[in-house]
Amino acid sequence: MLQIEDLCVEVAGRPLLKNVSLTVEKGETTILFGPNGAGKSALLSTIMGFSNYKVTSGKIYFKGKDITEAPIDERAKMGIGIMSQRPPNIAGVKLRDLLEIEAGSKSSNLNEMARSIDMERFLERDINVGFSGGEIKRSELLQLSIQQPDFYLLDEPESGVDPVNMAQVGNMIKNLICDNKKCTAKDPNRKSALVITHTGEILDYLAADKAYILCDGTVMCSGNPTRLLSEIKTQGYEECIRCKLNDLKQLD
Ligand SMILES: Nc1ncnc2c1ncn2[C@@H]1O[C@H](COP(=O)(O)OP(=O)(O)OP(=O)(O)O)[C@@H](O)[C@H]1O
Repeated sequence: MLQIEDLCVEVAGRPLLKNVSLTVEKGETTILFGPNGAGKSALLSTIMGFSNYKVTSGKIYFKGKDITEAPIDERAKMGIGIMSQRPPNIAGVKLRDLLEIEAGSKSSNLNEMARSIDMERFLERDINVGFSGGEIKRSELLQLSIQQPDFYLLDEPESGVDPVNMAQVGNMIKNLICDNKKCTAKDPNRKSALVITHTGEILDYLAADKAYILCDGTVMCSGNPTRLLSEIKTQGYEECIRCKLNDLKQLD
């Protein structure tokens, strides 16, 4: 579904991602771990095609097509959707206007969808202006519910969400990825996803297939998500870096 080959990316004239290679198969949920500032959000932004992120070499393939130079709208039309960590405030544009554009010709009952996640009263507000952390997450999820992409880029879905709302956010994500059906790991009918998490809370809701650890703009290792998270929690990222230095040995 998504194949990244030897990707190098600069931001503000500074090399940020270095020879990143990873794959996400159809129906696979892949987790991206890594310390603060490692370049995880930059990788998701590059996959989505945000203009601040300049690909200097390497390729991004989606559904078999080279999208390295494709504009954002083309990527969105091909089925990539993103939940950003800090989406911009857009003063003067109401959430309803954006959702109507995203719905396009699809018939969606915006009011009903918004009501189902307690967002109806936000439809007439300017996008993200004054929204709390949890409200931003729900607004992003509402947009994804309308877009219904085939491939989800989720940047720290649990950040800023309280434990009670986490269940709602987690179950919404699960329903989007599983299309409201019960689904299991490696189910080809699932939507695909690349998910950044620090705490791993989202793993309670998603059957994750594999994980990568990104440190200093480079993929250091890959393996079973639960096992890698447990390594990170007990030993930090040092073990992963040591493995990389030891002949790129994988932890799994
Ligand atoms: N548009 C930008 N302009 C300048 N620097 C940027 C930009 N985007 C990212 N960076 C820098 O690139 C580095 C990686 O940022 P990124 O947000 O990708 O990290 P991250 O791994 O997602 O971190 P965190 O876990 O803290 O969210 C940081 O040092 C950040 O300041």
